[in-house]
Formats: sequence, structure tokens, C-alpha cells
Amino acid sequence: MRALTLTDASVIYSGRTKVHAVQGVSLSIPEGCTVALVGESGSGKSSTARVVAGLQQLTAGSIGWTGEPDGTFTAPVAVGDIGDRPRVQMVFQHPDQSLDPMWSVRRSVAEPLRRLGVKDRDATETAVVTVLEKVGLDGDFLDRRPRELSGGQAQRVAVARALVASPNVVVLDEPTASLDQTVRSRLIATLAGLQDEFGTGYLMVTHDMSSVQRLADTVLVMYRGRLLETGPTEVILSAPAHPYTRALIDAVPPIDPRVRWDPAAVARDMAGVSGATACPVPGACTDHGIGLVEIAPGHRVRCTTTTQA
Ligand SMILES: Nc1ncnc2c1ncn2[C@@H]1O[C@H](COP(=O)(O)OP(=O)(O)OP(=O)(O)O)[C@@H](O)[C@H]1O
Repeated sequence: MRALTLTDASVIYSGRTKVHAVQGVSLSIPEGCTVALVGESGSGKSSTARVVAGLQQLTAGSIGWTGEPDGTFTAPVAVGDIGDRPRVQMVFQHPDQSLDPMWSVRRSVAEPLRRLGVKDRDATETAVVTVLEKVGLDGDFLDRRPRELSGGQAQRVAVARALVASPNVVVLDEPTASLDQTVRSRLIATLAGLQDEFGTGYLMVTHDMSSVQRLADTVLVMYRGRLLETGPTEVILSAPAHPYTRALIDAVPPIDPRVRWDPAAVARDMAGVSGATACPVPGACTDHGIGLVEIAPGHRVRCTTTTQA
């Protein structure tokens, strides 16, 4: 199966102060699978996601495709020859980051096809209408501007725009963060349905553990630019090895999605309440000498001593 693979990726932002936002991260997003990237604010999730989407250059490491296409990949719509190279699209946290306020839904959704050189207007219109239907929006929406859409509708348009050119991987950067619970739940169901139908791979950055539970096959926990723990979703959610991951999962995120959820604060609070430190090996996570260790098939954790906690 073809997978988008990031190997030993690092991103350093060099402004007035250097920020090593991503350090030695390796991950793989197979077609048809969802990889969730979780961790506190500033841990490097968005920087990693932007690298995968081709919006951020790597300082070190590499990105590429491994494996052979297994032939199960189906394009959502037929739009003529747009080539056979793997493609990545991105859905941002706020739909207004994906959609131009002046553009109609039709124009926004068609834009990736135009960029790929599709000139056939009828084929483009059919593709746009078809993909909008797939995300649950009918033809009435074609001429609307973003201000005439609800948050949930606008995010559906952003998903349609991401899918119209049959990408192999879609990067979802906190796609439900701006939505209320019911709309959030419906969008996750739509994303799951689209993945089943088309075999698209998702890299999802999220603070929302219910979205992780419903959509993700694999969870990667990031801490200070590094992967701290990775594994199958059911293992990470039910039997996390690292106390930081446990704090991340046990904490109940705020009902109000506008409130930022800070699992590091949760970990600090837990430490205060229980009298134990959140991590039994303080400093280990920033120690370059300690890498991820496989403690069970597919389950890796940065410092094995933490499994005894
Ligand atoms: N363009 C930039 N220039 C300089 N520093 C940046 C830039 N983008 C991000 N950073 C810094 O890099 C680090 C990682 O940021 P990043 O946005 O990747 O984390 P994150 O886990 O996605 O956080 P959040 O959940 O708040 O979006 C942070 O310290 C952030 O301040």
C-alpha cells in the first residue's frame, strides 16, 4: 500500500530566536488510514502537518512515498487527466483559512482542479457538484459566499475543496475545533465515510479525543517537537505507557471548543494533586540520546522507564 512517509524530519524557525519546532520526527500515512497527531499547544503538530502538506520546508530529514499503489484507490470524481502523481491537500482549523471570502463555493471548490490544469468546464462543474453532494451540500450552495454559510457548512466546503482533485492524503489541522459538538460529530462521520469510499489517507491534528477515537487508526503523541509515544489508537487510548499521554487522555477537554485545552497544565495539576511528578524521568524527553523504544508490536514510547509508572 502506498504511504506518505516522513523520515527524521526537523523544522527550525530562524527568526530573532531559533525555534526547533520539529525534531527527528518519522511517521507514515498509508492510503485509507488515519494518523492522529496529538499533544499540547506548541508541541510541533501544525509544523509537522504543514511539512506533510508541502507548505513548510524541512530543515533536515526527508518526505516521500513508499510502497506501491494497491489499486484500491478510487477518485471521488472523474475530471479527465490530472496525472497519476500522489497529491496532498489540507483542511485548516478555520474554514476562512481555506476559503476566499470573495469567492463563490463553486470557484473555491474548483480551484485545485484549475491549479492542476483541468480546463474542461463541464467536467469541472460535474466534479464540483459531485464532491459537494458527497459532503452533504446540494446545488443551492454553489453560488454562495463563505459569509452565507454556517461554520459547519463552510468546513464541509473546505473538505470538498480538499477532496475534489482526488488527493492520496488530506491533512486535517484541527478540522472540528471551530464547530459545536453536534456539527463536529457529523463532520467526523462524513470524513469517515469519504475515507471508506475513496481510500484517502488522513493526517489529523487534533485536541479532540472523541475524533481520535472515531477516526484514527494510529495515534502519535508529540511533546516539545518530538514524538513521545506512538501506537494503535485502541492501545494508546486504553493503555498509554507514558504518564504524559495518560494525562492527555484522562483529561476531559472543555465543552466550549473556544477554550484552549492545555494537557501540560493538566499534567502539572495532576502532579500537584497526587504529589507525583507527571514524568518519572524529568528531562528525558529533551535528551537527544533517548529514542522511541518498541514495547509491544507497533507501540513505541520515548523512555521505557515510564512504563513502570
Ligand atoms: N512561523 C513560525 N515562526 C517561528 N516560530 C514558529 C512558527 N510557527 C510555529 N512556531 C513555533 O514553533 C513551535 C511549534 O509550533 P506549532 O504551531 O507547530 O505547534 P502546535 O503543536 O501545532 O501548536 P497549536 O496546537 O497551538 O497549533 C512553537 O513554539 C511555535 O511558537
